[in-house]
Amino acid sequence: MSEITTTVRDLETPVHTVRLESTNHDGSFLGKNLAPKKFTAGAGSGFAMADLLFGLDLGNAPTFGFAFPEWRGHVSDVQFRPDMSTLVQWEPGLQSVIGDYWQADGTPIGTCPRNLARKLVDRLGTRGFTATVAVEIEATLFQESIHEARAKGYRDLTPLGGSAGTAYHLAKSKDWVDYMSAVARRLDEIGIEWEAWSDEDAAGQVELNLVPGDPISVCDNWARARQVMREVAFELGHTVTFMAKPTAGYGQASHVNLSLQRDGVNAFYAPDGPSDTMRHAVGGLLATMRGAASVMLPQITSYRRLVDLSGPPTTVTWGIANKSTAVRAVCGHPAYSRLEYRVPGADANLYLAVAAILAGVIAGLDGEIEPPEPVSDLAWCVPDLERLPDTITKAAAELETDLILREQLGDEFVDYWVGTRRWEWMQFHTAGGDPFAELSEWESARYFEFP
Ligand SMILES: NC(=O)CC[C@H](N)C(=O)O
Repeated sequence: MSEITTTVRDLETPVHTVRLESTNHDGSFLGKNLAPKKFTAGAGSGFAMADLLFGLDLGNAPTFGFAFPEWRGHVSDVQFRPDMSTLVQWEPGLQSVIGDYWQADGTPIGTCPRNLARKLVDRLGTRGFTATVAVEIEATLFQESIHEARAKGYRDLTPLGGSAGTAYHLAKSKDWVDYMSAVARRLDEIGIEWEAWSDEDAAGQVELNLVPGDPISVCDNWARARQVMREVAFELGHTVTFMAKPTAGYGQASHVNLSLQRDGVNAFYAPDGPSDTMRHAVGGLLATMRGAASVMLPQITSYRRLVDLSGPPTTVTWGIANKSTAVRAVCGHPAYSRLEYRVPGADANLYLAVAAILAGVIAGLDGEIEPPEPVSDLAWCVPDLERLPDTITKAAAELETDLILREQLGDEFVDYWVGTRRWEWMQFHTAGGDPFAELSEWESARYFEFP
């Protein structure tokens, strides 16, 4: 295993802390803070972290011994290996670096979301393609501070900017504008490029678009941008949540836009509609969509978002410039031809979502899978279309038996992930939960702050 070079960047402000950052399977942003000396001493094999980080659920309960048979066989440490290209100054004196998890013997851990995403990016590379990805981050802001929100069990909160659901309205009130403006400035300082932000449909809802880029950098920026949104909310005395459906209003997504390049040319572009490459990519995405839904819609609450005629897709469909379908093809422009994969909720772990999307795309390219005819009507209203799974357990069963996704994502990940989703269902069920009844107190408590 190669040595890791760990050098704290030379800055005017002395560095007092280096934060090791990663996401766990659920997409929670994790950090361990090191003194600069400890970091630069840089144990050649990485920094030890408890492997429990892959074994805790969102309620902080250890999930050992259930469904994913002792995925490592023992409780121990894993090695965090920093990716020094991600080192940034988070704030004066605090630098942060994102990394991946490896076994002590030098093999990458297959359940580490960033490793998995990179594996699929590399696999696409062996087919001669690079991917460009962009993510839309949707979130809901509340007037209350996080302390007040906690005291209220995260329920009956006041949406920031008034109780009317609007889109693009600057007039409603300035507090949400000030919030997003502060977020954008902080992203500028950290070096995360953003493209746009605006008011979204539900009360308190906003959307932030980051600049497209290579898949791993975009996932890194997504994880950090959400942390910035949380920190700015804290500083301004407000609260933000990335739950898929925190209120009765419209749900929230993290749509993923994707294009493929070969020799620097957009392989999805053709002058008169989708290119063959785009069509085959769509074929693979549709063939794997019900299994991939387990990753795109990871929590109990994710499925509450899938309401006909309310924005999110509910069917296994694609369409040209049709936002009611699960995959929207944007065609006819050499720079902008792309696919928008609209299934992932705002609660999805983007590394895993990107891995599963690339898995479908690769299978589509390899097998030259032809998609069905694109849907040109409102997909929510067309009878007899195949539908997305509507519960966490149905999606887990789809993934478990999806041979394409098994081959692409690996048995280690699929068995582990399916086990954790069934575990999640059992926790909900044991607490008396009903996925088709109203949003429960259990869900608010579990998903409002994390992931
Ligand atoms: N911006 C939109 O297209 C709305 C999407 C919607 N918020 C969703 O959950 O998918």
